Amino acid sequence: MLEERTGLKPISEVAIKEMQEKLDHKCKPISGLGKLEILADKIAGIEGTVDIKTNKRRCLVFAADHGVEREGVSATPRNVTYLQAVNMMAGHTTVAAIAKANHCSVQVVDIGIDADVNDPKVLNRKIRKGTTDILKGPAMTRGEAEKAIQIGYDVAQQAIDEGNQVLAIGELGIANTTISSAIIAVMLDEPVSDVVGRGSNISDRRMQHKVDVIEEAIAKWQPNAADPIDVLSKVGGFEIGGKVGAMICAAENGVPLIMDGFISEAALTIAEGLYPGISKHIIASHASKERGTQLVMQRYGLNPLLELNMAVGEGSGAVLVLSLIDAMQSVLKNMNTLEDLDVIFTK
Ligand SMILES: O=C(O)c1ccc[n+]([C@@H]2O[C@H](COP(=O)([O-])O)[C@@H](O)[C@H]2O)c1
Ligand SMILES: Cc1cc2nc[nH]c2cc1C
Repeated sequence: MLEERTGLKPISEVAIKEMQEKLDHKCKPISGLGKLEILADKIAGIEGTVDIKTNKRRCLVFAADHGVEREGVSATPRNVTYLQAVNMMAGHTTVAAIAKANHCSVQVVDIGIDADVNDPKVLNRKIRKGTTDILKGPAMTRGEAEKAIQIGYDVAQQAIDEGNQVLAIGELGIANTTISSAIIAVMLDEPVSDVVGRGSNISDRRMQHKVDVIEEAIAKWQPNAADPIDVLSKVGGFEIGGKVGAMICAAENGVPLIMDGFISEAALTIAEGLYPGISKHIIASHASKERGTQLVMQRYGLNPLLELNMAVGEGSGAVLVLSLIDAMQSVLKNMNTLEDLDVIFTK
């Protein structure tokens, strides 16, 4: 499936330049809107036009369970993945609440929840009920890893076909900060202890155990960083594959995709391995509290818009950025120019 891809839509340097010129003429100091200007430039480059379209948006939340949860690496019980998936579609989770404030639809995709999900609002794309415990075997087969990417791609394509102009991605998956740490450590060739964080709030003792589990799994299965599908299959998760597919689809379609926190960062390392430079198509929303965040951002030249010390996941940070995009649309529509006011700068 990956061999059939048509390639990412090129970033339009012309549209970026036009957007920056437009912003430079607005009645404000040059670059006065800082990172917000870079955000508008980036969207223009991705969409290939200065007339950016961002009104209709959807957050895709990939939900799956993890065998490694059985190793005691999380503070949170396994069934929270299932409970929050249903709760999310009922509108009551963090991402559901923030998405509502930002006029964004939310779609939970069951790509591997360890439960029979009998909620018709949750999209059923289950591969199986959770991955294999990475201390006992590779997380999934290579075929399952490719299937997860294909599912994410297809769900994103459907969202785009339904008219969504911006995508956000989030996830649910108890213990997925463990596998995200494993992926990031392998893909960036960094020590596990420099990447691992507290996830959904673990103690110092459990944090050391989390490091030990990841190091043991990497030593056992020897995931090959030069082969990102190998890494995803040996120490990954279904929801991470889904996110990778959504990233590829958005980048091919010229649709801006806003990534969320640490789990999206792990997906990005896989997507970058498959398509070097895909980060140019992706908006980094916030700097997750997890330790490896800065390593990922630096590696791909990303600069997250928000620093809020958040560690919820779900896509909560990604949908917050929609309010910044709306602010920039209002700037573009309502502000007049330096020329209108006869202001001339002498530097
Ligand atoms: O996205 C993040 O940066 C993030 C950081 C910490 C926790 N989470 C969320 O919490 C869950 C994973 O935490 P844990 O401790 O079970 O690995 C999972 O459902 C994530 O959505 C997410
Ligand atoms: C309550 C709760 C909600 C979550 N959403 C994503 N991960 C989560 C972890 C917990 C513990």
